[in-house]
Amino acid sequence: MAVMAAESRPWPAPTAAGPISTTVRLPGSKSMTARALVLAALADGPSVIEAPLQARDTTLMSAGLRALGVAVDTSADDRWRVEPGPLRGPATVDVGLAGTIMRFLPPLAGLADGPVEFDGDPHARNRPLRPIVEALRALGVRIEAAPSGGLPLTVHGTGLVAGGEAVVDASGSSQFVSGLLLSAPRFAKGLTLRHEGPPVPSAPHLRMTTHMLRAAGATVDDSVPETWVVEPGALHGRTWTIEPDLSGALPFFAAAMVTGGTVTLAGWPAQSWQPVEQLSRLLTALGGEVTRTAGELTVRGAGTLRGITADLSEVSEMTPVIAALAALADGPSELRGVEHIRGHETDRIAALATELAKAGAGVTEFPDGLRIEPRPLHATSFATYADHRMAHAAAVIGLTVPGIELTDVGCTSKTLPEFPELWAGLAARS
Ligand SMILES: O=C(O)C1=C[C@@H](OP(=O)(O)O)[C@@H](O)[C@H](O)C1
Ligand SMILES: C=C(OP(=O)(O)O)C(=O)O
Repeated sequence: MAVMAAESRPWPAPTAAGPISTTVRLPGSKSMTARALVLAALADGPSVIEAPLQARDTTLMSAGLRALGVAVDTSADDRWRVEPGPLRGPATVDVGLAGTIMRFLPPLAGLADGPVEFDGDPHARNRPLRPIVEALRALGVRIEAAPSGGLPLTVHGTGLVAGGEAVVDASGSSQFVSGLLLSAPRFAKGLTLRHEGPPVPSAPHLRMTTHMLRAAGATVDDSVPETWVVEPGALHGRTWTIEPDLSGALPFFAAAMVTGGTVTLAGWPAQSWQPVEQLSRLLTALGGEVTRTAGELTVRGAGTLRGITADLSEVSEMTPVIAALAALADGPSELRGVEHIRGHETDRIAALATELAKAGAGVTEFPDGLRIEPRPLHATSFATYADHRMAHAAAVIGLTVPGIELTDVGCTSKTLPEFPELWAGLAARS
């Protein structure tokens, strides 16, 4: 599997001949796999991760943990084994372009006995990191960071993090909070973390963090808004079963929406820690029908899409594909509340504004989102900016607009290396 950022791979998006109706099986959630790996690495015994995501972000996370002394056996595709060991430096961690690695591993590196260097893809150096670095410093960790406050950085681990109280402005990314909370049970005094600043995005990802911490045996109090208290204590090894990735499934559901077909995601759990309610509401507002039956999540498209006005802050990583649907709707849409996605894999607001306009849509850019006026779309070279979800957006538009060529489909390896083949197979089901 390619872990290096793959070479640019131009790709003509396949068009659909008619409604796409099929069932898809997709790999595990990136976010759950990342959390399971970190919690397993910090546990007091071995863990098993069933149905993990095998993609660049999680492969690099495994490699980073191995460099720190954790035995991560990924040889069996759907059953990884993690055997924690004393965390050690010196070590080097390649974060790729993964927010989860650059925000989840520095707190853990503070617990290592020696220096741990972090760097990643060129654009990773532009992603915000300062708030978590400053919070870690306040908790007793010595860190040398670039003048920007971010990568490249070195965490000078001493084997012990004092912990205690810290304040963070997590308006730029919920991952600042998640990263600190995940390692906090192992801090000598635990952690009392308070957010100060504009609202924290991606609330469902914070709930996933506190849920998984508790499942590993941690005591977490999140009853006071914007404050999290994690008691010091052991984390236990366990078996984690990873849910299929809902954000990764979105382009496949979108295929049903734009072609008037039906796409079913197999293996969907009865109770999920991903934002399935929020996604259902959005797709329903756009004109789709979402149903859940035992073990399945199904989206049915009506063939026409309605424009929407929506605050996407809770599901911000879904913005590119929702924007693609908006560009194909029968009326204008306004997608707001996602200023922080300018710090995602690329500045997603600027990238979407440029590429959707190139394809013929009317687009107005706001600091925190986009207004999209659908117009007849046409063939174009759609730049993907090393961003998997820009590639997904282009592929969705390409189903109904002939001649959409992605400048690079290789970037989909971040979360789904098999995307090009799965997508071609999907289009062939029309
Ligand atoms: O914790 C996580 O696993 C994630 C949190 C979110 O980050 P932001 O809060 O930075 O958007 C999300 O967009 C990202 O894809 C994954
Ligand atoms: C924002 C995303 O990723 P990351 O975990 O790298 O922040 C994403 O996957 O859309």
